[in-house]
Amino acid sequence: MKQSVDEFLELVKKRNGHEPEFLQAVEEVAETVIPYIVKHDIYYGKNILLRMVEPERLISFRVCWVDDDGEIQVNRGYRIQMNSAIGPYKGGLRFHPSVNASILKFLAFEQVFKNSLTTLPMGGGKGGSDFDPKGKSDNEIMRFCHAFMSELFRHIGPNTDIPAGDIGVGAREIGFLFGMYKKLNNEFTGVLTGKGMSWGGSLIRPEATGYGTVYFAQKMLETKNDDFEGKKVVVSGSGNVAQYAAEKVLQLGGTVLTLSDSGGYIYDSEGIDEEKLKFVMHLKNEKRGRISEYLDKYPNAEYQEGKTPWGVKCDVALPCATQNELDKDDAETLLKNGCVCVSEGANMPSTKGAIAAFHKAKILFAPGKASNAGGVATSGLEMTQNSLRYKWTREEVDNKLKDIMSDIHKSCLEYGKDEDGYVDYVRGANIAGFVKVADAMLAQGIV
Ligand SMILES: NC(=O)C1=CN([C@@H]2O[C@H](COP(=O)(O)OP(=O)(O)OC[C@H]3O[C@@H](n4cnc5c(N)ncnc54)[C@H](OP(=O)(O)O)[C@@H]3O)[C@@H](O)[C@H]2O)C=CC1
Ligand SMILES: O=C(O)CCC(=O)C(=O)O
Repeated sequence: MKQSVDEFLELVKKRNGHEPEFLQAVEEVAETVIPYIVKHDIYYGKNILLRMVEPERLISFRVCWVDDDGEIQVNRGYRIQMNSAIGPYKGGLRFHPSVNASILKFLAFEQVFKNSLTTLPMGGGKGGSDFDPKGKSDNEIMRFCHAFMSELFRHIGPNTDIPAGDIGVGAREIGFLFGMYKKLNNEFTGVLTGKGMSWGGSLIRPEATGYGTVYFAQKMLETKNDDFEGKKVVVSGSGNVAQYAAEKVLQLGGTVLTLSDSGGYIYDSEGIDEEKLKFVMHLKNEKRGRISEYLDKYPNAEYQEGKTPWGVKCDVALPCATQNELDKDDAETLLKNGCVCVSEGANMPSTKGAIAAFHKAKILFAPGKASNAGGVATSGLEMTQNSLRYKWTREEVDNKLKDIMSDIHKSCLEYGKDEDGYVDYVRGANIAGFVKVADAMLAQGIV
């Protein structure tokens, strides 16, 4: 069947009308990929995109666990196995009260294109639970993770589906999940990535998403003979991605002005230097506190409750918190304040209206599926090291990460350059990601 973008989206809406985030992600891809399909006979009329928007498998399961007060709690767990044309399913697990099928399907769909862009053989998947880790004790986290894995284990494996972290799932959770998988399978295997360094983890994996986001921005700035030296940078979030994006900006000579969490943002006009960032890492990763507590240590900073940081004047913006955290008005404020480059560390943090504003102003804008792909790429490198029973040095992994980000940038240029020389990184990433997966699907027949 041959379809226009509108006809295609109508069909997808009919089946998924109650899933706004998923529809948003599909629409962005369809608008750029369908015009490409129409011009290329090998893809035309084969319903490839329609096959790609339907998960190969969607698993939903009950997770029962007992809290510290002895109460029985019930959560919902999911794993979306979206596409395995180019490799085993790969993608993170999110633990957050907002988690539902729409959010995980958008993340799994994005993951298919992102993993394809990394140049590594990984299909796309995503999973998680509506469990809220905030305020839970370590023992509660452990009991939940063990209960979650006691069902998930039968659906995953090192050659089938390899989960990792995402919002609310970091080193602590990966440890508990791995422990239960190992016990149930009686097998020590690289079934999860983001593991601890002494039990199969890769150096640089914790840093990789944030570093990669900045490496990608560096590549974009290079196209304008520019770099991070002296740049004022606004970062949102204060979790894994935000922390290491901030660290890399500092190493490259930029100034980080903000960090945030779901409570609000802090603005430090003197810059968040290495020492201050160490404090934030301790506050967030060990103490599990709120970003507002930054002011207890650095009272010269400002805290804006309930607000996002996009009103702070900057040259570069790195949204590293969550989906749809930067809307059209925020984009217009950033542009008015002279922002020249936006590199997404989070998945789909910019709304459709925000992206349109960036494109209209022809600034450098990188969608998450390209700019935050360093995390999953380094997970791919962790899988390779596990298979080889070997460990690369920090420098070796970092160099591979830089090369991968540079290759992704090249792919975006190949498919995203407009006639006037402007690079539409959204179109570039979508088409480059699509072509590899579509070719594999065509080669494998209708399955
Ligand atoms: N970890 C990884 O390797 C990768 C992550 N990503 C994406 O990066 C983003 C951040 O992930 P990560 O750093 O790992 O997660 P973390 O859980 O480590 O940190 C998430 C951060 O985002 C904030 N946040 C979460 N939800 C909201 C919200 N609704 N509104 C405002 N702030 C919010 C959190 O604040 P609070 O603590 O208050 O909730 C926290 O500061 C996500 O979009 C994720 O999908 C993409 C590629 C790889
Ligand atoms: O490292 C991984 O497998 C997961 C990364 C991830 O979830 C993402 O890229 O959004």
